[in-house]
Amino acid sequence: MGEPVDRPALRASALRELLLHPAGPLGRLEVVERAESTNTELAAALTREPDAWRGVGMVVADHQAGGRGRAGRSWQTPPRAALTLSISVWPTAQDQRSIGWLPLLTGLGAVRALRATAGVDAGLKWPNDLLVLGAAATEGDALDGWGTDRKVGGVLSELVPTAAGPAAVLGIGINVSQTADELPVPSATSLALAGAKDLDREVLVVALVTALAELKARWSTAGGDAVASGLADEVQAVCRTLGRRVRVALPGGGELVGTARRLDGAGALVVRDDAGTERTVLAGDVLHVRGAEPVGPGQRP
Ligand SMILES: Nc1ncnc2c1ncn2[C@@H]1O[C@H](COP(=O)(O)OP(=O)(O)OP(=O)(O)O)[C@@H](O)[C@H]1O
Ligand SMILES: O=C(O)CCCC[C@@H]1SC[C@@H]2NC(=O)N[C@@H]21
Repeated sequence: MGEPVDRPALRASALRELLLHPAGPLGRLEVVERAESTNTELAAALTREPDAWRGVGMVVADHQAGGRGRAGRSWQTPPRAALTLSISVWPTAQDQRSIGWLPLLTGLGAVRALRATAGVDAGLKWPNDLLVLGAAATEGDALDGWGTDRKVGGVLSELVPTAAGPAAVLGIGINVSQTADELPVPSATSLALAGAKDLDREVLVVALVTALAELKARWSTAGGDAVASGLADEVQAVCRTLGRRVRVALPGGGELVGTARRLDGAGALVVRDDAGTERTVLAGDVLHVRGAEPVGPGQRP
């Protein structure tokens, strides 16, 4: 390991000033020094006192000690080196029918914020990964079977039943200033490693919340219809999974190998298998998505 890195604490007062004023995007903001998981913490707060969290709420942690990913996997970040936050929204009954788009739209907001503030070329890996494109020198040290893209963050979207109806908790983790030896997996990267050395986490938080507020407004105007709002196309445009040969691990040990073609109206992934049959997979039913090498010229799509 290298020398310990001295990292600035999040400036809670700056965040409150920028995000919590009457015309601001948030109704409630908690900045905490340490959380096990901001998703768990926000879900508990929503359950405890839903009325105090009406509108859009956010918990952001300077240090997250027990971050969670999908399917019980862990999300690990050193103190103050990453952005670890969760945002709560209250989906309408109509929104709940297209709930599969929530993590994808959250990812789209994150991609926009990364491009605007870190100047990196960012994209999504369906269903929940944030990538920096071309971050690896060779395919061998990138995400498995994924060209030279590396993972810089992820989204964990959870529905929380409360006395005031279901709330959605959208957790976002972004590696900001980690050095290479502070990353838990070799296929990961941080914004600093990708070239954005002096990025303030506050700047990134504000860009992220602003991008999400804009997407939420468009979503609501279109009655929660991702296709009619044009947001489905915008997600697909940044989704690096489409057009790629993938190996999708399913619960129970099954596997689907084929070419990712598009996202359907519910945000599910449509894969054409090597027999030419299209199969649709929901994010909640997928354990992992990995790149798959072409199986041979005769079998390519
Ligand atoms: N700070 C981090 N940066 C990058 N990757 C991380 C970090 N912390 C944990 N991980 C990796 O991310 C995984 C959690 O992400 P997730 O649950 O999305 O799995 P995944 O391997 O990315 O699967 P999928 O392909 O389905 O997205 C962990 O198992 C670990 O490998
Ligand atoms: O890649 C993934 O699986 C998603 C990782 C999501 C991590 C974020 S960090 C903030 C929020 N709190 C958590 O415990 N997880 C999410």
